[in-house]
Amino acid sequence: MSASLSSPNSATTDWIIATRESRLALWQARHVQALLQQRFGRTVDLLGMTTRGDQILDRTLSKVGGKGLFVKELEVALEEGRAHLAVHSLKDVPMELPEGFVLAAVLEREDPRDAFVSPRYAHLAELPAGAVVGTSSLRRLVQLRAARPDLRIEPLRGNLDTRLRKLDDGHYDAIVLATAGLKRLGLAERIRSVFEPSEMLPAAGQGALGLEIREDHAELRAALQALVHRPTWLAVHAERAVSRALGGSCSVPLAAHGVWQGPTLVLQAAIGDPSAQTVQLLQVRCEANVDNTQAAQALGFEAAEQLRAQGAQDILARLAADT
Ligand SMILES: NCc1[nH]cc(CCC(=O)O)c1CC(=O)O
Repeated sequence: MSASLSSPNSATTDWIIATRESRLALWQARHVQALLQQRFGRTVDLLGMTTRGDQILDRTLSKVGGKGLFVKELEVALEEGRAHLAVHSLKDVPMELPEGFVLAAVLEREDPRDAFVSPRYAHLAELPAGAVVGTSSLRRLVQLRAARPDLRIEPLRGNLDTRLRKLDDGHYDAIVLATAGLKRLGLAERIRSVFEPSEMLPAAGQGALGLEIREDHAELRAALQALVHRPTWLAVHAERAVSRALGGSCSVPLAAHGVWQGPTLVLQAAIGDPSAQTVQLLQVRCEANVDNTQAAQALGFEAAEQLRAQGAQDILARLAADT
């Protein structure tokens, strides 16, 4: 545990938040800590921990076990009663939580879009032929390839500061990062342009924070209910249903993005084939009036069905054969 975190003392603390210790994770945990203190007048402490996902930096996430790596240790802390809540970037939370855990709240989403970051170029279209772009996200890779088949896409891992440093060290001409993370860390000035969803469709849950607790923690669950941002909750449930229906993990280049037009949730989803010589990117769009979680998930399943009808199955089969 880092010295920057107060030592949780369960005798004087109402709730303890388990958090990873990256700058972004700490920002997010402190954000929720302040919210809980303000809203409920409770004492809230942080318990910092290092996860396997933070330790393994030399390999692509999809090769070492995926998103669950960032979440597992936090769940063990909840299981053992060392902490009561885990705050996650929803994008990193697997579609199915383990038995006994629930997503108790989703907070209002920050900008869900991806950002183009480069010291020299203002937009993807400005990059010269053959330029090197850093990302380890298969979702970003297939969309970059679809837009600019000439680019060289190179792996890039590590927390946000590490990735920006590698860019500044000259290893890449540009990198793609989530706008939300950059804004939260006060790094918005690094953004040269924001990708419209039509250029780069975001990941399911991107920009939203999810609060995970033990299912049997009834008092906390009821309290957190009051923090749910309904439009975000419904949109991310539609997005996550697309991934769930297609067996999505970060080894699947899948994007899902819902936006509200009045009472209508418009959901776009895309899947790409990273192994294909010529990029294959399947995209669908569906919409429905949505006013409950089930309806949101049904919309996600419909989008997944449409992707299947277009051949998503073949892409998934090829991906499964590759790993
Ligand atoms: N994959 C790591 C990750 N998880 C959440 C964010 C950003 C914040 C968010 O989407 O809520 C990031 C960084 C990135 O993708 O650039």
